[in-house]
Amino acid sequence: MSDDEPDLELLALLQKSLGLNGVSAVGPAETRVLESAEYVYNNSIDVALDMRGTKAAASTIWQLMHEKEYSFKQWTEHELHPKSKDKSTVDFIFVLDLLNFCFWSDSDAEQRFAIEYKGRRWTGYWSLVAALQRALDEETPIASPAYWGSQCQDCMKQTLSHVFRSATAEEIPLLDERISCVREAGQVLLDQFEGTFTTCIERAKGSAAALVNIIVENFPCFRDEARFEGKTIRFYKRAQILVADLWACFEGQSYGNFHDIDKITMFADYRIPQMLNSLGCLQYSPSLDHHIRQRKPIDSGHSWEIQLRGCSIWCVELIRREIVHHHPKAHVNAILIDFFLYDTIKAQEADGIIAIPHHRTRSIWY
Ligand SMILES: Nc1nc2c(c(CN[C@H]3C=C[C@H](O)[C@@H]3O)cn2[C@@H]2O[C@H](COP(=O)(O)O)[C@@H](O)[C@H]2O)c(=O)[nH]1
Repeated sequence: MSDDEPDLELLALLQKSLGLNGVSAVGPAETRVLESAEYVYNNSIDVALDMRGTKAAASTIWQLMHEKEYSFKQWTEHELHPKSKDKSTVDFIFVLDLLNFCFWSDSDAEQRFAIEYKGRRWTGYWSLVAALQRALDEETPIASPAYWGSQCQDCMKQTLSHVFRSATAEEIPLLDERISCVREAGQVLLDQFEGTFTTCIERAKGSAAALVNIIVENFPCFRDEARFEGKTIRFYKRAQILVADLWACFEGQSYGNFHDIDKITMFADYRIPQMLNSLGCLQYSPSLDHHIRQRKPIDSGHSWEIQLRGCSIWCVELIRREIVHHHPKAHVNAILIDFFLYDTIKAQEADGIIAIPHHRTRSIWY
């Protein structure tokens, strides 16, 4: 912890003792993710932004989003996403984004981990949604923290192995880590939040940033941070996409009603950097470019990984500013740009269009 950084653990303890759990004791809550992203961008040497490419991409993205009338409504339109707008859907979204990480495989399309559901094989993020929906259809209460808390370690391993049983010989990546995440989160929800994530939402008092802070302060498996050039870099990818999925699913109402939703940044995963690179926004140094094209792994916490993630967040922020500058009345935020880019690259992948592979880091963070 460097001198200029407040001790978040101590601050969290103080806030908890004052009953200000996760809600900033003074002034509006901030996640400090964008500040981290700008710092990474200003100190990156292997990843750079191409300003002409970024401006051109902003124009293209806006045009396509406008033509498609892209909004948070697309979230519910996805075949596998939950349709009911109630507490059970909050619990579903919590377990979804608790486990929303690391689906990439080095196996080919036929051999890679896949979930069979509704007569189709689902891979990647959609394999997770399919597995959870299939579990609910089979009456396994996979979204219930009380159920997780009642399971011993071995029972939980058996349950999740069954929930994530693959249609191929390859199992879901990081299964043991996923079991640990469920057990840890279940314990925290039961001990501190009356066994339901809706208590966290209530304590955030309508602030998306406060809810992100409550999540990362109380659930270590969401605390997506790294050290880079002497500073703590905050990405908070799953905490932010959890808040964004609530906002999109509930269309800004009820459990998705946040007055500061535009403080949420792009979600630093492995897909959006790939898309930004193929759009000519993100440029890699020759050694990094070669490494990624060779499909070689990059360790979690490696400088290259932090530069890829931080510069991607900053790039989407510049795209957002460019769009809002030319279309002041447009309701576009980093979430919708991000969702649009993810859906677009998945559609391109389905059509066999991929310029350069995505980077390969195995971690629970994204
Ligand atoms: N930045 C960003 N990352 C996203 C998503 C989503 C899905 N969001 C849905 C909800 C609304 C949107 O409209 C999407 O339909 C998954 N991921 C991440 O990607 C990786 C999975 O990739 P692949 O293995 O190819 O499926 C993995 O790290 C996963 O966490 C997103 O939206 N943004």
